[in-house]
Amino acid sequence: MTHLTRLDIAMPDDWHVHLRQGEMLEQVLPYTAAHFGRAIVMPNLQPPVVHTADALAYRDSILAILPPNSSFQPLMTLYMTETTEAADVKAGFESGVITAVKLYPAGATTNSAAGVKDLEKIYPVLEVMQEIGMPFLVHGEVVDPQVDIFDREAVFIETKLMPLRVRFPQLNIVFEHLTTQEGVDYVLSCATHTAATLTPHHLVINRNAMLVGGIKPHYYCLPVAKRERHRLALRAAATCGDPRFFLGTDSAPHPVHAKETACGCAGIFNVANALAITAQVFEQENALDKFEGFVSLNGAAFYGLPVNTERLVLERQLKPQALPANLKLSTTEVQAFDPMMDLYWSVVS
Ligand SMILES: NC(=O)N[C@@H](CC(=O)O)C(=O)O
Ligand SMILES: [Zn+2]
Ligand SMILES: [Zn+2]
Repeated sequence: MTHLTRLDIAMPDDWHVHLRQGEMLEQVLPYTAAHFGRAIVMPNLQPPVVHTADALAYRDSILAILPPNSSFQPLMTLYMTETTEAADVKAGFESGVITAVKLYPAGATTNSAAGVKDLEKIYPVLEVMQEIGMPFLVHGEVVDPQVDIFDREAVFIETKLMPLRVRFPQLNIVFEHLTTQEGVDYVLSCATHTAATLTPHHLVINRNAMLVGGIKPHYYCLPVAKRERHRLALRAAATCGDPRFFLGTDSAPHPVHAKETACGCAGIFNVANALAITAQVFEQENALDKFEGFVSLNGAAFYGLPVNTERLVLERQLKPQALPANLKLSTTEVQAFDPMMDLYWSVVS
């Protein structure tokens, strides 16, 4: 392939992002709005976004502070609970306010306490979602204390996802932030109705980043980064051109004091260099011709949405680009993700 130095592509979408609320939202939103046409906005706020009315209010709070002239569109999600009502979900979807519903197994990740313990309790909602073609987004990890944290995704597939798939063969499922070879194999084994998001950080770090040479809380996220062979499987999936895989940054900002502590929370803030990292990975894999599919086309197709008409241009610079600055909040900061490799790509317009 010729050595591409310029990528002029349809505006990307971020199919998994945490925009948070309050001052954090104000600070992170301009980054997402600058590089993405749309984003699937995760509902794990405190309190979680459970009803259509909550999502409407959250969407209004986002739209109210969008940078002027921005055409960014937040795609809202509901947080599935064991008491979620199918009628509310259906009305939210059919009115265009709600795009998808997110499953957090109770206790699996940040702000998941109100999540689902018993999947059977949500069958009536899934029945309706299957019928109306509404995507079901899954944080795919079991929470059983007997299961090693590095195995929680693989065990979720076998014990939760496979039975669910048998029960709901037509449900559109997005397996969020895939981190394992088993996850890739599972998605590839599903002929229809199944897709997965991949994060930039899981394409570039393995668990050594977090654990070698001292414990590095800014590389801790969930699902936790796995061994090298899993990272290589994720890179192959992202760059092979298969439409079942698309970008979800899982950008998940936390204040530094909440990460640099005896019990630090999970989440990596990567939105400022997410596209640069992804382009660098595609270049390394000699797959820049598949980049637009991964960041701008595949997700829209799965969600049944048009491709963005705006364009985005990335250029390969001659020198490595500086790391994005940390985010400054009034009383704290959020550390920007350091991919531990040189990035030559930058968004120019
Ligand atoms: N990915 C993370 O490590 N954290 C996310 C939650 C999530 O996506 O599981 C967060 O909200 O902080
Ligand atoms: Zn998650
Ligand atoms: Zn997330």
